[in-house]
Amino acid sequence: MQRHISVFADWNAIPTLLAFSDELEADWRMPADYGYLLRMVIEEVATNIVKYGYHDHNRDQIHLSCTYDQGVLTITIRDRGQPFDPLTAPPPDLHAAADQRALGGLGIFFVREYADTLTYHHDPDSGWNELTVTKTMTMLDRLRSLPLFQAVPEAVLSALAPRLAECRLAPGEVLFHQGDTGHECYVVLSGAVEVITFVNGAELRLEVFHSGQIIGEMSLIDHSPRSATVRAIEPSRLVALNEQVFATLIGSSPALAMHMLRSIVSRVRNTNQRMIHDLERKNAELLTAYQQLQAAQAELIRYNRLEEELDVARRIQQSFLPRVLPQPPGWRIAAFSRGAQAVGGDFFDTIPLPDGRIGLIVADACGKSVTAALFVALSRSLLRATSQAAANLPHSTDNGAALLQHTIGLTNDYICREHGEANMFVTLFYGLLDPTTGRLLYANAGHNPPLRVNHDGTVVEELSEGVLPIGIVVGQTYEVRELYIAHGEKLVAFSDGITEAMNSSGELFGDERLHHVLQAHATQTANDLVITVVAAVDAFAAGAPQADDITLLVVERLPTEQA
Ligand SMILES: Nc1ncnc2c1ncn2[C@@H]1O[C@@H]2COP(=O)(O)O[C@H]2[C@H]1O
Repeated sequence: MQRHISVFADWNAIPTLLAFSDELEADWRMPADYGYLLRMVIEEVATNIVKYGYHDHNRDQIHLSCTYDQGVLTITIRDRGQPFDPLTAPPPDLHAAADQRALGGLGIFFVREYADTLTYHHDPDSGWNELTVTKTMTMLDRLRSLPLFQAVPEAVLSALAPRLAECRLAPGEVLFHQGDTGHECYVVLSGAVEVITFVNGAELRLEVFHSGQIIGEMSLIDHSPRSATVRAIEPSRLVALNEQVFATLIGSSPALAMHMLRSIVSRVRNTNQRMIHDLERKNAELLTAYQQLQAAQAELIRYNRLEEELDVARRIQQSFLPRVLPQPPGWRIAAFSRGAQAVGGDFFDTIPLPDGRIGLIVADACGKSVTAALFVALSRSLLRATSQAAANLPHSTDNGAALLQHTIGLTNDYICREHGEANMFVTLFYGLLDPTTGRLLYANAGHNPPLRVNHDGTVVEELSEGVLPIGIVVGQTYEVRELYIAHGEKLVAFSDGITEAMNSSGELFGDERLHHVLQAHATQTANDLVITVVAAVDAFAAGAPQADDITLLVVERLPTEQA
């Protein structure tokens, strides 16, 4: 510990320096006789400097610095006044009458008597005077200065003190380990030591002991091994008391015994409190953990139930897809649909009509999962029902366009009117194929344009995208277009999940790659081509999660020689 003050060397300096010394005494908790020495140095040395050190024109500063470390007080006073070596001052004539004595001599005499060392140095070049006074505590001084020993009779303390040894610890140094046999207890003179124990291999600090506290007394009292490890956390000095000294001290001072009892009782109370607190905290943690477990279990049950329900929904949805696709002579039809989630919003359908024509549907309901799936069920049923009803109309046999318009129009109006609030819509490609002629009438309600691919795999036509999806505007009309699929050609209808499939770099599969695959596998049958395209999309995504449902329908008209 070190402090410093500089003051102007006039009479105001003395009270300022004395106030500084009071502050130090309190802050450093110095024994009273150290404070006394400091005050004496200020009163005698500083007063001499103010009084005799200067002619009024050259007054300067007085610098006082003090260090107090490991029981040694060092006081240094520096000034640039007249040199005055207190060591050369003649001793006062203690027998002379008070009015005959030289002024100031007595105070300096006491300082010299009281201090352990006193050195003076004058530097003629710079003019600095430096007086250093030190005082080192004896063991007796130190014990006396501790409140713990205040009630121990002076005779006992003086008899014991010279037999006591001091031990020093560097920070981190262990005084003793838990489990050691203990023959001594210790009084902390300066610094700080911690008491630690181990819980599940981890250190737990029980207490920190400072100057004036006694440690390691438990083993002396009950002769059991050390209950904890003691380790220094600062440079520390301790005095060791063996069993005999400890017994003498306790025997000589009921107040000391009571003090120790009090500290042990308070330790028991603290331990109880801590145990209760720990138990309460652990109980609360257990309760919270139990509640979280219950909530997680409930969630798991709910999740499993949902999974089961979703599985049922998935199976129902799969059952909506035609199990066997119509294969009219000279034609091959193949399709595939895979949801991104358990249930999806894409679907395809093939509807054989009584006159031999076949309705071909690829659709994509907006949204995903259960909402989309419910909408798929509704749209698909409506399209099936209206298609079959329209096909039975007398005029419909020769008028495919009317059938298509009627079917899509009715479905659209029904969804708009009955489910408008759901804000759902479905993109739909609906083709009506006459397998005998290869004529395809179709309407497209906002779906990806299907592709007409010739025998060498070239995309020769992108079918019209058409107008709005169904479910948006009541009364919307859907234009019906016509094309012929020649021998060796294919019609490829698909959902945007194919072209918008994404790899982990965020790249899309895209139209170009699809066209390329179709071309590269021009000779494949409808069925193989479906498998090839899906495999190409999966290879491109390379494990990136499927973001959207994918659906593909390939209608192939066999070359004449095979038809
Ligand atoms: N819970 C505690 N709180 C404070 N000090 C303790 C505690 N437990 C042990 N000690 C002190 O740590 C010392 C370890 O050695 P002893 O058992 O001899 O004596 C012990 C006491 O002085």
